[in-house]
Amino acid sequence: MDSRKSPYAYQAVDVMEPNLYGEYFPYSQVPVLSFDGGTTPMDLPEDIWITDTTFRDGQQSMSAFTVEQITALFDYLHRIDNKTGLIRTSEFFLYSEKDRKAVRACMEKGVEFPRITSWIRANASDFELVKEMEISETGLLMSCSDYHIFKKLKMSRTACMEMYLDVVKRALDHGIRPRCHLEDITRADFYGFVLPLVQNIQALGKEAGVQINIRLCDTLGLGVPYQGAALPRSIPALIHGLKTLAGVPSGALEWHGHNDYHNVVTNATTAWLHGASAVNTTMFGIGERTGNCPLEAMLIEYSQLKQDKKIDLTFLYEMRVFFEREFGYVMDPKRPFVGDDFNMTKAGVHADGIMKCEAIYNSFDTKRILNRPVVIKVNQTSGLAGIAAWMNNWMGESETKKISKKDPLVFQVKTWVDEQYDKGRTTAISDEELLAVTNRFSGRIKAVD
Ligand SMILES: CC(C)C(=O)C(=O)O
Repeated sequence: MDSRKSPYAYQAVDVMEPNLYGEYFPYSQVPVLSFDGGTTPMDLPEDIWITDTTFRDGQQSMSAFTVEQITALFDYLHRIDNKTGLIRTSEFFLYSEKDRKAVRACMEKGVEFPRITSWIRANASDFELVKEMEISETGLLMSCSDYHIFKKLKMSRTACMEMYLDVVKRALDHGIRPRCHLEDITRADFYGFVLPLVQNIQALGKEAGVQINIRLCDTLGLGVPYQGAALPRSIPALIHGLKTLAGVPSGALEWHGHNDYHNVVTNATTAWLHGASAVNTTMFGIGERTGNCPLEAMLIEYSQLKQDKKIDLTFLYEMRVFFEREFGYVMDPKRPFVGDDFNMTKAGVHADGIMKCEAIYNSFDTKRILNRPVVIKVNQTSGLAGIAAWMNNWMGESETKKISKKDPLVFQVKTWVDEQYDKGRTTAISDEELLAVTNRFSGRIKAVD
């Protein structure tokens, strides 16, 4: 298409050869982290929130969920949100009859939060579907990097931008608010494609009297949180640029990250801190390849930033049990806030500290906030202190009746534990084994519930 005939105010910068940012993404080597020294101010919006894509990006990486599983998980989102609107939306496919049945079932619950939003292909029948189902906003894919524009879509930037803007117009014509998913933004030419595209989207929205939401998709997890990092990888610069140069307000900016470089949580928090109101998450970080940003992590990040006391994090553990039971999902025991061992200690020196004051080795009251009391396990390093702490944990005795590490019972059990490792054992001692041994020596510990 001849860009001079374009009806849009801002033009993509057409190039003969794709800009694949070979200097940052050499492919034969791991990517290069480059700094140009540019910095942007922090700008945490007053109102920040979380959006959910468990049933879209998350489900893509798992076996298909049943309607019953989706509605049960939706209930967990609602319970955790606890009518605060922190978990503001949840995104659904509308492709199959089953997808639509799940949406209807969740809608019938009649809850305010999370609101239901969709993800569709940009064709007339999908637009009709969104309308029919009375969903006010839908996500639409707009891949932004030359990897996608040249190599996948095989188009020029101008033609591609025109195509996306046409889709925006068609959605608006159908009375639907489009949410533009700028795929692969962290490898895209910001000034040559992203900025003119968003400026034109803003103009179309203004004409229609609608604020169009922009989702910045870090498709391969290449975004970085560091000040001074160069575009297109700098999250502060991307968000600051869209706010100040394209005039997108914070409330219309959403970050969608992936965990390919272990940065997904920090990146999402960086997006909040630099002016995007929304961060997109999935339960336990399920999602393509290394996954999306975990919902549970952002709930805790939010609590740290805003000290909100109303969300109910005690449902996280139940949701995890549901996930394991329903999907055969194996949760890493060390996974923060939800894994079996996240607040578990085996080392005697830690257990000794916990016995004296739990806060020494537990950074907040995980029993009250997450319904996850500190756990003490016994292995070859637990020593007398670790075994005494384990016993006190199981007995649930009052402060005054606590078993000391000098108690002869502790010494007897420790002798038995040492014998196991002398015989070549390598695994931790289970609670059941320890209970049996302790009971054998004393009968003082109550049985497992
Ligand atoms: C498909 C796109 C929108 C996406 O989810 C991503 O870029 O991660």
